[in-house]
Amino acid sequence: MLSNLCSFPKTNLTIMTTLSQTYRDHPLIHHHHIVPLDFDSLRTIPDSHDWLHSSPETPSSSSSSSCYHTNVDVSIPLIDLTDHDAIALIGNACETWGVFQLINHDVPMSLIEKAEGETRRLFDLPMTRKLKALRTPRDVTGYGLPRITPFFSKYMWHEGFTIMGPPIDHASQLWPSNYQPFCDVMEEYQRKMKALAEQITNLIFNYLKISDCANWLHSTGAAAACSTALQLNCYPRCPDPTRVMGLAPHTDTFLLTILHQTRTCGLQIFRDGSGWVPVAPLPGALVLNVGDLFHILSNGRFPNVLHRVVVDPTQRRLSMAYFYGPPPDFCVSPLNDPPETPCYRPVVVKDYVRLKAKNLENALSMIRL
Ligand SMILES: C=C1C[C@]23C[C@@]1(O)CC[C@H]2[C@@]12CCC[C@@](C)(C(=O)O1)[C@H]2[C@@H]3C(=O)O
Ligand SMILES: O=C(O)CCC(=O)C(=O)O
Ligand SMILES: [Fe+2]
Repeated sequence: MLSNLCSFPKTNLTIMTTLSQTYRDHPLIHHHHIVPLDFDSLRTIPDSHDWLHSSPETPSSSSSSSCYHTNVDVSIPLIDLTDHDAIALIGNACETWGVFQLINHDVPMSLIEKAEGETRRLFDLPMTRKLKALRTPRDVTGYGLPRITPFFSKYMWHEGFTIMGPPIDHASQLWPSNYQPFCDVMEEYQRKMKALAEQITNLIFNYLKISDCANWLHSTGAAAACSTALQLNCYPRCPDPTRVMGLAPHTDTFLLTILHQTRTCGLQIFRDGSGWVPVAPLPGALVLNVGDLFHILSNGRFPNVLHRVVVDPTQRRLSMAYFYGPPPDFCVSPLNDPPETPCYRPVVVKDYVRLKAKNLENALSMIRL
């Protein structure tokens, strides 16, 4: 077994940096105070949101933009967590795809439905009310555009709400006297997601034969300090989806992302040789994908899957993405068993968040050896 894969600097746990503090310390470049559009009132696509002639990456350039016609040869793995072979199946899926769908997890369907209901209640609010919880340029939580917005020349067809821990501050701005149901459901949802993320991380560590990261997962203080966030996403319907982008192509920053999507298609992953592959919504299944930190930790064995979201012409799509990673002060080093040349230099989580805030997808190449 290995040593030094991931480690804490000699810091007292009580003075560890939180993830929101990390983001506050590294605000986005060119992040002006821009608000999402009131999409439902629009009859045409404003130039600011028209991607058609601005990028080779428009949804219309995709050969497989609809998940209703999924090619079975290129559908992502579906894994039953109660399968006796779950470790190997998950490890293989991470290695070959960087993404899989998971059924028979322990997250109750009733909780997922309640959280989806609260998400719907939030995005149904009038714009004037949602703007009361507008994320400020220096902050990471609240209502607003995706953080990656400044890296693209056009805006996305998207509104989002970011939560880190108890959402009471923003929830009470949205519903001054009726915020408790939202807070209760979102806090419970984050607890369940965290337990699932820890379980999957443990399985993957077993698959990779990593033992020493367990100290972070199993020490109560460190596990409590791990980097987590819940992102509620809304993609309003659009009269001409071929010209807009729901969420531009990106990789997620942390170890793992656990996503619940509603029945409307939209999520696509990029796969060499196949192009954009739709991730079909399956009732009860959660989508798990590898982020940059697992890519680094696995020394490049797990691809940090590139993904994007396209928009539907008739239905609004909602999703809830839970991001999970080690505490911000944690140092992540590439796996070295069997001994192999490391592809990346060790990086402290908060330093990687800073690199990503400044350089987005070029961040990885800045730590490549
Ligand atoms: C913890 C986080 C991950 C995230 C940035 C954030 O601070 C909260 C929102 C997350 C999200 C959701 C949409 C795509 C993404 C790239 C973005 O712009 O904001 C991810 C971020 C990420 O993985 O870095
Ligand atoms: O909405 C989706 O399906 C994906 C969302 C996503 O990629 C994200 O929040 O990082
Ligand atoms: Fe993502």
